[in-house]
Amino acid sequence: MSCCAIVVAAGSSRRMGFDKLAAPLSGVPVLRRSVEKFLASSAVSSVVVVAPADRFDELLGGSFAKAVIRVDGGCNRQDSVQNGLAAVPQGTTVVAIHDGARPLVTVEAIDRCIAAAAESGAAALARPVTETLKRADADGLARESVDREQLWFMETPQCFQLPLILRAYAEVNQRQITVTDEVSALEAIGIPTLLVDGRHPNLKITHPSDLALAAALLDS
Ligand SMILES: Nc1ccn([C@@H]2O[C@H](COP(=O)(O)OP(=O)(O)OP(=O)(O)O)[C@@H](O)[C@H]2O)c(=O)n1
Ligand SMILES: C[C@](O)(CO)[C@H](O)COP(=O)(O)O
Repeated sequence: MSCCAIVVAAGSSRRMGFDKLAAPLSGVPVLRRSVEKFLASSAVSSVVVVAPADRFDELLGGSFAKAVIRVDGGCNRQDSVQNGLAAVPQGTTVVAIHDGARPLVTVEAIDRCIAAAAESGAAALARPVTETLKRADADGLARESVDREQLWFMETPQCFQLPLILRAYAEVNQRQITVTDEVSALEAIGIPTLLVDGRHPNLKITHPSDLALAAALLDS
């Protein structure tokens, strides 16, 4: 098994208001923390970082113990992911696709997810929903409860045997489907993905308050 991690980091941080990937988290930029987790994983042979050159140079400058490739991003996350897929090294059999904005992921969870995908074809970090869910109308009035049994919050990495994810995105592109994660692409070809409980906070840095929460979790 040869696994390449694809870290997508070409977004515009609109909801944050400034470059969230450059934001320091206990002194280390968010993106560097994310990439370093995959460099530390013994299951990962190479890393593709999907990011603008200036962001890459500023946040990840220096030498690496593994092959690290940079490619430009696309107009949306799924385009960036596909740019990353197009750049994986020859011989890659499994890819681990991760949001650069998720710096708290653990190497242990990464390794469990990659191993599960190597065996079953598709696996993704997620966490079971533990709160009560409501569907509200446009005015914010709760109208109905949503059964939370068997519901999960999707995280990353999302890991796949390479031919599977390539076939999934070919279908997505052919049918012009918009997806917000790779598991949705697998659904487009009727392939289920094993959900792997990461067992550790793995929040996506999205809004300013997420930085303070992530820092507190780091220090806990
Ligand atoms: N065109 C895009 C959009 C997003 N991403 C990456 O996908 C991850 C998850 O996306 P999100 O949290 O939505 O980041 P942004 O798109 O930057 O956030 P916003 O929607 O607030 O602009 C991030 O690491 C982001 O950099 C990307 O590589 N290319
Ligand atoms: C991929 C993801 O992090 C899984 O929850 C999420 O779909 C990314 O959504 P975003 O709107 O691109 O942040």
